[in-house]
Amino acid sequence: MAESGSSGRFSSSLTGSTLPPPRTRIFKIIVIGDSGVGKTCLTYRFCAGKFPEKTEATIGVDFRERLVEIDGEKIKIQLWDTAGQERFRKSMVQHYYRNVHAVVFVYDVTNAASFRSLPAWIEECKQHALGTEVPRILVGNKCDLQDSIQVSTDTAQQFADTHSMPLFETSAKNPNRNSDHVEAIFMTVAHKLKSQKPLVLSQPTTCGCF
Ligand SMILES: Nc1nc2c(ncn2[C@@H]2O[C@H](COP(=O)(O)OP(=O)(O)OP(=O)(O)O)[C@@H](O)[C@H]2O)c(=O)[nH]1
Repeated sequence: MAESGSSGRFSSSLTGSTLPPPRTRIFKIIVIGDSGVGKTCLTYRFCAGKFPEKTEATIGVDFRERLVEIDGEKIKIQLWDTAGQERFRKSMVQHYYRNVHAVVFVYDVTNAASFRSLPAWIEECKQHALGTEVPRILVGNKCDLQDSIQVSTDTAQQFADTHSMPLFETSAKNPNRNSDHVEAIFMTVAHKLKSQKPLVLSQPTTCGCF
């Protein structure tokens, strides 16, 4: 996960001049949904490649990053793992939605209430001027808990179609049982952004909260 070539300078032997390092595009993706649906675990799984042994309610926001390569270009995916609990969100909400490139909505397949909350999360995005022009993805997490499923794939798919979002059902805990969808979720977003967006920014980033 360490970024290579992101610092230091390159020297040109022809001109003797010092060239800036190649730009890395950074895509900011926010992950939102009710408290406990698994946002921290999903972002941790994608960025650290494992399931965290222990999580606590996110306060404000945590950032996680991963450098990926798409069609020969290195792209930094910056995941904003937002707090699901209202009391931990209040002061941060404006920051969540600033310069967002994509939104991942998460519900817990074993918790119908978390699915019923989705319209409110979509509405919050709209209130912060994030409409359908921003790529959005719907994720049903905790599919490893097959005996406790409360939200069927059909119901979720219908909702996803109504809101023109792709649906992924997955498990941060055991992604291989679910065709490694955690990887697919964020790589799908990255592919989509890569083809849509102009160069965004190049900055040495220091965030990362593992
Ligand atoms: N079985 C199972 N448990 C999971 C999965 N993902 C997360 N959990 C558990 O669900 C609980 C909540 O996970 P978090 O990732 O902290 O949830 P969150 O959405 O970030 O919660 P907030 O920070 O409060 O918004 C933890 O006990 C996790 O271990 C999963 O895919 N399968």
